[in-house]
Amino acid sequence: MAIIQFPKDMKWGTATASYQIEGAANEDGRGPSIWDTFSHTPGKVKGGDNGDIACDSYHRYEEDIRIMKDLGIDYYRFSVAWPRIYPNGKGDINPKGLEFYHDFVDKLIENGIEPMCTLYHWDLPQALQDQGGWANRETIDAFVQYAETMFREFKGKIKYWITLNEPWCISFLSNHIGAHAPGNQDLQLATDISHHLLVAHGRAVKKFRELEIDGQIGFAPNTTWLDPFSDQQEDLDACQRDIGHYVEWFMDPVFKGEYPQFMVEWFRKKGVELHIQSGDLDDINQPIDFLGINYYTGHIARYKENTGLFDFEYIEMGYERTDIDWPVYPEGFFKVLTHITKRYGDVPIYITENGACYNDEPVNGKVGDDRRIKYLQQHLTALSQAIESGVNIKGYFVWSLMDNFEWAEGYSKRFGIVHVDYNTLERTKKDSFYWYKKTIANNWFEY
Ligand SMILES: N=NNCCOCCOc1ccc(-c2cn(C[C@@H]3NC[C@@H](O)[C@H]3O)nn2)cc1
Repeated sequence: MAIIQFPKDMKWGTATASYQIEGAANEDGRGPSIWDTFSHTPGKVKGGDNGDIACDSYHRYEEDIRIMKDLGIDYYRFSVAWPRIYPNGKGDINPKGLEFYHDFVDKLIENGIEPMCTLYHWDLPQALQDQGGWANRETIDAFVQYAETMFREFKGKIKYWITLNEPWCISFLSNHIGAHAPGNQDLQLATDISHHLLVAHGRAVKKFRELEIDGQIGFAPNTTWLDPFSDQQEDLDACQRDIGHYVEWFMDPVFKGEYPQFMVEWFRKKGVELHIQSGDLDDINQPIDFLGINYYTGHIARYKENTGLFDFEYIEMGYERTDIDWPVYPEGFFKVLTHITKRYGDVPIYITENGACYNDEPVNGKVGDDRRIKYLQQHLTALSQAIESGVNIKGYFVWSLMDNFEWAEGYSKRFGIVHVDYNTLERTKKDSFYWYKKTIANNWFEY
């Protein structure tokens, strides 16, 4: 057995998102989002599930905060539902929406928990989608207006801000693959959206600086890692293209002020062009205070001609898989973190999401999710290796505090360290909750 020890200033937390936990979809002036529309469209979400009730955290947040307090976390990463603040995406502000988040944030702070706020975690006001959504550059202006309202309202309360969660999911998963809202399948559209998202991020950062907000701001891309099946250059190149789709495509413009040329040329071969307007890259290339990194899984892959977007195929290597069928690949966590630090330098990093889907159910009031504990041990060990290798890790947040609406998978996939009974909404702390609580208290674990 070994002791895996973390830096004394390590911050521990958990993460959730508004549409996945709040419910109260039609309450207190909230306007519809694209996920209300998508989840109520037959065939889009497994089981016909939707976020109308979810975990009912809109009404049960005081209980949720008591659970967080018991867990002993330093930070809680949540997202604000844009349609609660601006029901139509812009224009009139909904005072009850601001009131809810003030009450929530005040309760977090009263309990010694630092709020980390994600401004956009996928629930775009439907009214903006009706005008083209992120494909329409006017949505950039609406996002900056929304961000400014939140910065001014919560100045002094919220000190950690994330502009966008997983821009790859917002753009390519939702508008090229089409698995998430609004469900388009158009690579040029998705590419245009990815650029508009980065411009929106950069302009929100500029606004944050102009307002001289006391705090820090960043964004939270999702990452993956592919290791080559062989040492053939074609296998390595294929892996680097898929990694580049998640990492370099979004991080190069922010940290370097330009898109990765190898990706731009690959997209050009697919007939896709970037539509960059004057000033866009300068807006995107605003210094940020921290980088959020979301990591779940990685793969072994090899070149395969005319296959998918990047000419590769995954190779089944017999790795354990979670209940969402993702390989357990902690090596990829270490590799993507060291890759990012090597490419972008000593940027402070919060792991804003890492966790596993295991659908264990309560038995006599207990949930024996040993597989999740093992996943966390493996990935925190990889994280410790990355820290030892010089990666500037500031904190780690488990995805997720509680089971919740897992997008197109609905409620069929459970990522929480707290079980939620969706019939009664009863919360049950899983064995992983108690393991994580001890790890937080000790700042080390034995493995
Ligand atoms: N890549 N090509 N796929 C080919 C076809 O895939 C179809 C589906 O694809 C994906 C890919 C990635 C995800 C995903 C989910 N989470 C977990 C959430 N993170 C933010 C938070 O809200 C969590 O709920 N992270 N990533 C889902 C579906």
